[in-house]
Amino acid sequence: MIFETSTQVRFAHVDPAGIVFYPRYFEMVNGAVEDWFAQSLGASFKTMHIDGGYGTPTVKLEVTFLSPSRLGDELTIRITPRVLGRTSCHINVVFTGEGRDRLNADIVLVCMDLNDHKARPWPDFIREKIAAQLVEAPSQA
Ligand SMILES: CC(C)(COP(=O)(O)OP(=O)(O)OC[C@H]1O[C@@H](n2cnc3c(N)ncnc32)[C@H](O)[C@@H]1OP(=O)(O)O)[C@@H](O)C(=O)NCCC(=O)NCCSC(=O)c1ccc(O)cc1
Repeated sequence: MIFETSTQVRFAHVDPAGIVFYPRYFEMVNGAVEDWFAQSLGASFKTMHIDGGYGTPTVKLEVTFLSPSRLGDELTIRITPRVLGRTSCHINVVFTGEGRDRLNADIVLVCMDLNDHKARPWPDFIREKIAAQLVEAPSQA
């Protein structure tokens, strides 16, 4: 299952060239992951970090920037979970606007215990939700 959310390119996102300054995309990616957890996995970041004592740091982030985004653009962000490990989860994130892909990111998140900062297995209720949403990556051949 593909989770979908959206964002708008705001004044603070763009550089003097008029296009999104790439670090701002990383914040948008994190915002989309936050929406995915809250709206689709049943665990807001407040529930996870403050109440549950676990975080979801990114350990790998591979991004291809496909076309620029400009002030005022409405972007659709799609998250597809690809692989669920014991403590990790591989997701694919695509930003699209007006039928044009802007960014494609392959990301590995890890469930981490905030007390000892070590990886720990996903809580069962999150694991079950992610497992039900997994979509195999298309074959490269
Ligand atoms: C997350 C870690 C504590 C995990 O370390 P360990 O406890 O030693 O665990 P491991 O090394 O065994 O790795 C755990 C899993 O991650 C996987 N892993 C670790 N590194 C990688 C890479 N590079 N690629 C793929 N998979 C990886 C590993 O295979 C394990 O997978 P499972 O088999 O599914 O269990 C440690 O890797 C770490 O601290 N890394 C730095 C993380 C970091 O600083 N990231 C940038 C900032 S985090 C951030 O911005 C953020 C965003 C959003 C938030 O909500 C919170 C934080």
